[in-house]
Order: sequence, then structure tokens, then C-alpha cells
Amino acid sequence: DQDLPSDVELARRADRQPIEDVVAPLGLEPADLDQYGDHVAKLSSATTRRLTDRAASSDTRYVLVTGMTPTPRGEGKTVTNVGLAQAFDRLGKTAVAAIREPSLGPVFGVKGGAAGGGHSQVLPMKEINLHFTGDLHAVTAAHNLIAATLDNHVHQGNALEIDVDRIVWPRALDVNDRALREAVVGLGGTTNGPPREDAFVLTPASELMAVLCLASDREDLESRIGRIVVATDADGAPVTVDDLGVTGAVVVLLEDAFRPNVVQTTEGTPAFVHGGPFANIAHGTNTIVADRAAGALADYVVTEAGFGADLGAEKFFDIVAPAADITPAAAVLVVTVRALKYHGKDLWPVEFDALEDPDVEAVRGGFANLDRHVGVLQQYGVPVVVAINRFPSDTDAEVDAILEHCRDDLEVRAAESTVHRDGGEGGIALAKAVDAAVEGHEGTFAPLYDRDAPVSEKIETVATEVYGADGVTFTADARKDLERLERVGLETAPVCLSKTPYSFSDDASKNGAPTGWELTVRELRPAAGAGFVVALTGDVLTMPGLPAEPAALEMGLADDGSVSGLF
Ligand SMILES: Nc1ncnc2c1ncn2[C@@H]1O[C@H](COP(=O)(O)OP(=O)(O)O)[C@@H](O)[C@H]1O
Ligand SMILES: O=COP(=O)(O)O
Ligand SMILES: [Mg+2]
Repeated sequence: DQDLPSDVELARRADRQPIEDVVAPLGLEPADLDQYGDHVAKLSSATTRRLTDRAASSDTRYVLVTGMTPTPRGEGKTVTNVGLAQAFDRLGKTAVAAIREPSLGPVFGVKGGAAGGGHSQVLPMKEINLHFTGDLHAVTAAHNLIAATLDNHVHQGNALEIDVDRIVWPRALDVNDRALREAVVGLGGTTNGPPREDAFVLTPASELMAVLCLASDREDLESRIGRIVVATDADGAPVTVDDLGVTGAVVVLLEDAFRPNVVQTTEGTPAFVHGGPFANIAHGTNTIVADRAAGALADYVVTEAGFGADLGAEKFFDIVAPAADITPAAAVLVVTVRALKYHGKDLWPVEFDALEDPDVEAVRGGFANLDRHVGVLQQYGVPVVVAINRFPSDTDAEVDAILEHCRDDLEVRAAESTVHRDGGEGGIALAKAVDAAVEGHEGTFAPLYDRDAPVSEKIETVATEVYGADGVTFTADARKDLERLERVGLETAPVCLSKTPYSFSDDASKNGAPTGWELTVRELRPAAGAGFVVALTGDVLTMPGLPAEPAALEMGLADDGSVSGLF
């Protein structure tokens, strides 16, 4: 398999069409777009409202792309998502790839870009991976305006009697910076004070990002922002963004960010790239507005949920689909030979060169992880199709072992996908398997837990039925947090579990399908704006750190304007 040119080189070579031509087959006119140059646009406010007001048309097929428990490099969900949308396009259907927009954190950190790869990318790759249309910068600014307004309120006399030891609204930055995980602000005497402990989260972990992704329209966006709890007062009552009086300014900052970004894939298939929460520290899928707008226009909406099915897919099914009134038609579970070997060899931490050598037995050893993910997805009543995302070093024997296992043992459809190397052509078999699975499926989709169940019961359900835990241990702090939920009206809200993506359990070193363990919940953070409760487990960090060799060290700008080191 001859080596492909780099993603940035392939992106540069792809012949791009004017964005108005890309979306014309969807029935969009130039008047529906606010353009940012020839290849990037946002839906206009009027069109966003028109498309999202429509009931989700029942004949639109929403295909969720999820994955098995990944290695730190990621196993190709975004690549598969883009490639599958291209495949449906090639089969004469209208399709939209609906994915998240990248955060600068991973771009300059370890994972690199999140715009797909090879012949299945969204373009323009450099712009999308860097500033794009400014949405993440807007969220960062809006987040920090709330924080500054809060400290200013306290400085100016604290009429709301905010308890400065119970402020729960951090600051945000879209850069991985462990030095900011815990900070002290307000130093410098009465001019700057009062001093207090503070924290920074990466912008994708900001509750404003979740609000932007879950709001159904502009009015809902505003009321959700106003409901965000930033602190508690001397009586222990919640203090909200509305109480601070800054809701209007935040909406002004986020009005453009709320409208879906419209771009194209390497093959000219439409893509709505919008919203950027990760699935370990947040709910992990793109905006509802992008899903709904795409669903009003296309036969297929192929959308991705981050990390493994235990994270992104669980949150898509239990939080996003109900909030968006979307019924998923199928789930595509992306697996790779290398991730199966990683689980099969029970490696931790991962040594990638050990995964290059052909080893069918090690692939078989990883089936326990694959099988649990298939079982998790089937619990939601959706048909599952396994996509084997083929890497250059994979052998036919390894791929055949997976196909046979899916057919003979799991009795689920599976298809080899070569969309990274071949673009949409490499996803035709997968697209046909998805259609066959949808057409042959009985049963109906349903979230896993009853929407009125108490938060603790919802956490137990996800822990035992999705993660495979024997039960849940709430620390003393978490139990206190549970009691406080009533005061913010979230005692029966959906839960957004914050957990390591590298294991079904809350311990990254336990790969495969761990059994005989308890999930430990150490803290609950009410997200009244997002309308869910974040449950922190293990040692998940909402402000990641840079690795020993950050991707940033490989980047540069050539004289011809091309960027090196972006991948
Ligand atoms: N089949 C493949 N061959 C080579 N590289 C791939 C393949 N699939 C994905 N990649 C690369 O692996 C990295 C992770 O892919 P991505 O689609 O972002 O995974 P995920 O969305 O699951 O995190 C990206 O750099 C991507 O270009
Ligand atoms: O939130 C994580 O998303 P990926 O799995 O696509 O990196
Ligand atoms: Mg991805």
C-alpha cells in the first residue's frame, strides 16, 4: 500500500467546489448562507430557524458513528464518518456529515486535528483545525466574561452575597495547560481582590459548549445560559448567570457561534461541522441544531459521538437524541486491528510499534472489548454494523478474523472500510451494510434509563449496563453533591459521566472488558444550563496537559503559506 501524502497535502490538492454548489443538491440557496470566503459558510439565522423548526422528518436516516475503546491515537471514527457520508453520496443519496469542530487543545497536543484524514477529510483542513469561524474563541470569551463579571460583582460589594468559597464557575482556555488546572486569582490587595482559588477548563469542557450544543433555538439558548449556576450564596441558594445580569452579553457573543458551519468533504459531500465537546469530559457530539438542520435537508445524516460507545454513544442515546427528538436509525461501531490487538495483548500504556506486527491471536484476544460494545449498542434497540477501519499494516488474515467473528459469533453485519485510502469508494460496502441493517431491523430505539429516575439511579444504570460495573461507590463529597441537586432542580436530570476513554472502567489501565469492579463517583457538578449533571469519576481532568512531545513542536509556516506539522 503506497504511502499516502500527508493529510494537509491531500487537503491542499483536493479540488474544492464553491460552497454554494456543494449544498445546492440539499436545496440550499446562496441566500441561506452567510459566507466566510468561497469554501466556508454558516447557515443564516433565518435558515437555521426555518430548518430546525421543522419536525425531524421521519424518513431521514440518522447514522451514529461510534467506536470500540480506543488507543490514544484514535481509531478512525471521524475518518469513517466522513467516508461513509461520501459513500452514501456516491450511491446517489443526499448525505451530510455532521461532526464536531476541533479544539486547539488536541491540535497542538497529542491527537492532532479532528477533521478526518486521507481521502476522507473535511476541508479546508487548516482553517477548520485552527480558527475556523471563531466559534471556540467565542465560547472562550463568553465563558470568561461570566467569570470576570462574577469576580467583579464580588469586588463591587457582593450584593448577591456570593460565598467566594463556593464558586463553581471556572475560567476557560482553548489550550492544554496543566499549570492552570488550579490557580489563585484576585491577588494584589483590595485593588484586585478578593483573592480566591480558581480553576481553568479546556473550552470543550465549558458548560457553555454543552449549552451551545443542546439548545434547540435562540430563545432556548438564552434561557439555558441564564440558568447556568455559577456559585451559591450565603444561604446556600444557587446564583445564576441571570442573577449576574450578563446573560444578554453572553448571547450577543454566541449568536454567530450558534449557527451551523457548512463546509465540504474531500469529495465535495456537504458537512456541517459545529460544536466541540469531548466525550470524556463532556457529552461528545456536535450541536443539535446541526443535526436537525441536516435532517431537514438530507436522506442521511452521518454523525459522530466521541471516544468509545461507553462514552459518546451512551450520551448521544441518553442525552442528545431525546433532547433533539431524533431517532437513530443505526450505529456504526468502528474497530481497528491495532485497537483489538491493544486489548488482546492487555497492554498499558500502549506501545504502538508492538501493534504493527501481524498477530491474529492478539486480534481475537481483543474481541471481548468489541463484544461488550456491540452488546451496549444493542441495548438501545438500534441495529449495529461493525466497520473495520483498515490501516496499511493490517493483514487480510487479521481483517478476516474480525469479519468471521461478527458474522458467526455476534451475528451482526460487518464491513471492511478503506475510506481513509480510497475515499467514499472505500465505504460502499459499509453503506450497503448499514442500509441492509436498517431495512432488516425490528425493535425500536429507546434511551437506557427512565427520564424521571433520580440521578443516582441513572448513574447506577449506566455504570452497570454500559460500563459493566458491579455497582457505584459515591464518595462523601459526591453524596453531599447529590443532596444539593434538589436546590437547582436537577435531582432527576440526565447524567453526563466524565470518565477515562481508555477503559470501560474508571481505571485506564484496565482494558478489554473488565469485570468485578465498582465505579467510583467523586463529585457531581450541576449543569443547569446544559440540563444535566456531570458525574466526575477516576482522575479525569477537564484541563488536559500537553504531552512530552507536543504536536506544536513540529509545526511551521512555509513561504507558500502552507502549514507543516498539522495532521
Ligand atoms: N485507516 C486509516 N489509515 C491511516 N490513518 C488513519 C486511518 N483512520 C484514521 N487514521 C488517522 O488516525 C487518527 C485518528 O483518526 P480519527 O478519525 O480522528 O479518530 P477518532 O475520531 O476515532 O478519534 C487521525 O490522524 C486519522 O487521520
Ligand atoms: O471526544 C472525543 O472524540 P474523538 O473520539 O473523535 O477523538
Ligand atoms: Mg473523532
